[in-house]
Amino acid sequence: MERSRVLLEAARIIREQREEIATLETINNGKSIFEARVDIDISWQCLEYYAGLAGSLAGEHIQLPGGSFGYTRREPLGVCAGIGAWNYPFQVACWKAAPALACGNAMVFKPSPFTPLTVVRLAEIFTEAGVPKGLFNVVQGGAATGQFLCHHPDVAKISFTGSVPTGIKIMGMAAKGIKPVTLELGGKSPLIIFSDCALENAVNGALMANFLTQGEVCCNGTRVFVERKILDVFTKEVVKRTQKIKIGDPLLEDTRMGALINRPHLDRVQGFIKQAKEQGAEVLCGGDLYVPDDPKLKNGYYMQPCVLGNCTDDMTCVKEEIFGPVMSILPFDTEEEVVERANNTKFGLAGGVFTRDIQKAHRVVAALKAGMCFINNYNISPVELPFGGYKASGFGRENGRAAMEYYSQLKTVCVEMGDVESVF
Ligand SMILES: NC(=O)C1=CN([C@@H]2O[C@H](COP(=O)(O)OP(=O)(O)OC[C@H]3O[C@@H](n4cnc5c(N)ncnc54)[C@H](O)[C@@H]3O)[C@@H](O)[C@H]2O)C=CC1
Repeated sequence: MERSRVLLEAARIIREQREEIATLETINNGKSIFEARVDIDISWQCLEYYAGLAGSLAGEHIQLPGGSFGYTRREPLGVCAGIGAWNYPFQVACWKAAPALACGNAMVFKPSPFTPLTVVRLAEIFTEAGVPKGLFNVVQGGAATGQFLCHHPDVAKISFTGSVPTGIKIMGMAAKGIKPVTLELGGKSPLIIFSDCALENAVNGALMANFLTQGEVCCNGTRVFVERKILDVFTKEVVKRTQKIKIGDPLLEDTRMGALINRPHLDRVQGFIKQAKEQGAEVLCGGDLYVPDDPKLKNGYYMQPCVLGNCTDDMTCVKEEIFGPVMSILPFDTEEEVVERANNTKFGLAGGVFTRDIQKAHRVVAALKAGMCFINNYNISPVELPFGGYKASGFGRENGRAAMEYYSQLKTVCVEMGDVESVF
């Protein structure tokens, strides 16, 4: 309950300073202030949720013959290392810190060197809220600092969010110390639109699945499979809506798409579009750099959100994670076919289906090999629901009750109520 009170106080301070933290996050990452506010809301909700669970940590009591019994205790792991990505800096730190602290651990958090700011604010807030000194720590740095944390003998667990290649290295380092890891890696998730969907919701869902945070979202539904019967009407509407997205200064109220994280990443995303064209995809809209009218923004890393048509499953833009505002549209004819194609990927983070047929919706998500599935919506992140991947998208879960298991360990105590019967 003591941990719970401190987490609730931290949540209260974040709510109170919402605007200031959201502004800092926009400066940190380049996403629109509109979205940064949503991230900050999800962050304090996460602290409140784990505050609620902190007092519920408990074991089991198991009866044994002759009045003997056993019981289990949920104990903290110790010092947990959190290594974060640059796309959701404050939120990722809260998703890791809240369950870690609720379970009684300490955390050393390393943000991405591209977004060092807001997690420092989080550490200050924790201190103001009454978190004991040294329990939540921030270290800045890049790969070398991350490696140091993973190898450190006092670190008991590593929770990582980032790319698959780094995830592989983290798991290798953790293996040397037999440390548990949670890996939240990339994705190339399918979004399946059946012809019996509510079209406007499906269009909204496809935009939500692709263009939040400039498309730099691990669970994005970037392979949009559309039943051929509605391909034209769906595509037309998606293109129309995509062209209306307001790009520009992320601190302006009406901006809905800010700047990508850095120049190399922007170049990389542009490279994927160029390659898509070479491989036969058609750019239906966007894809070019965007230069805002405001002269002070002319060197910003802005681009126009892009919709690709005429895509096939073997194209690089359909197989690889682009991590930018690029949607690929792929027609399909039957449920059986689309499920097979949707699962034909090394990733398995998320998936979505739009249909009014409830049996079909449940049947399809049951068949999807992905950790986070949506029916008739996409990319909402209620903290009550566990989140994490299958296959190369990683393992372990963040959020929900499930995360408590990944930040605690089980001790079993066996209690003898009779005499010891020795076999010797
Ligand atoms: N699943 C997700 O939420 C995210 C996925 N990504 C993917 O990763 C790609 C590159 O983004 P980056 O930020 O460069 O990801 P990254 O995987 O290189 O970096 C993520 C974090 O790991 C740290 N790190 C890097 N190398 C390390 C090492 N050897 N040992 C320990 N820590 C290390 C970084 O400093 C950063 O804090 C993106 O294009 C995207 O595909 C990026 C951000 C989030």
